[in-house]
Amino acid sequence: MIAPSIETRDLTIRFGGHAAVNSVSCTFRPGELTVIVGPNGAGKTTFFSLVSGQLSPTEGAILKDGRDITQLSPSARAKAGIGRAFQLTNLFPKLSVLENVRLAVQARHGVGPRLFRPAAAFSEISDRAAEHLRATRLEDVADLPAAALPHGDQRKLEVAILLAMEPDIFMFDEPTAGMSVDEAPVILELIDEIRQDKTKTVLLVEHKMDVVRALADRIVVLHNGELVADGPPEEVIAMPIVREIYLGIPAEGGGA
Ligand SMILES: Nc1ncnc2c1ncn2[C@@H]1O[C@H](COP(=O)(O)OP(=O)(O)OP(=O)(O)O)[C@@H](O)[C@H]1O
Repeated sequence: MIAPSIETRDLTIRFGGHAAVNSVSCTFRPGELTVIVGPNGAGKTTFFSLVSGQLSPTEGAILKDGRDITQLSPSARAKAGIGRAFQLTNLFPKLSVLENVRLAVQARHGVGPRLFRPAAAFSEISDRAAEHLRATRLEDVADLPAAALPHGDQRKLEVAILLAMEPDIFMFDEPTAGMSVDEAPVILELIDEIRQDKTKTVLLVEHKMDVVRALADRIVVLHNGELVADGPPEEVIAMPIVREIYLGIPAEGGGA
């Protein structure tokens, strides 16, 4: 079996006395798209923040490719290949769409050995940025300031920035939230493309069941901070506990 790219061991965070994520042990592997589901307040976003480093656990550990990264800062984790799409918080609003993506490409590749041939480096960076804009269908708005984009295009820009950072772990938190019906497919197709790259691990928090069904190789269910189910989509969706707590369908037979 392929070695896990991300592993959490007894991952726990308490706010006051409340465990928002409670002893979650889970492994994620390259070539696999896992959707994390659960009711509001289940701990999904908190779990993401623990993995990407915005929050530090009260207990437990996070490993990337077998290395303990629990103490690493968010930026060190990003350098280590953990890429999280942030809901609009890492855009430079006054810079153009293209500049936003160029900066991400530059941050990923640095200047390094190219320092002495800036013209070549410049065009290479621009080419890559243009490629990410094409992939996210943002070429036509490349020269607009990020702040001028409608919400759906800003969300696409986040994805373009994430692509530019070339992570090996992609984390998306409700990537199509607030998008119109004709905008969402572009993002979902892109996520599907990333999923097909067997070197990438994709984690997705999603509420919409049609999206979950379309993309998930595996579903992890969180409830009250605990991992209550983990498996192939059809199996997990059929589990009575999942139908009850996530879909709101009472378990048959008058049981719990
Ligand atoms: N910084 C914080 N301080 C205190 N409590 C927090 C903090 N962040 C999250 N929580 C609590 O932790 C629990 C899990 O929240 P979280 O946002 O991770 O849930 P979620 O599954 O992502 O929910 P949603 O689907 O609504 O986004 C909630 O009870 C929330 O109130």
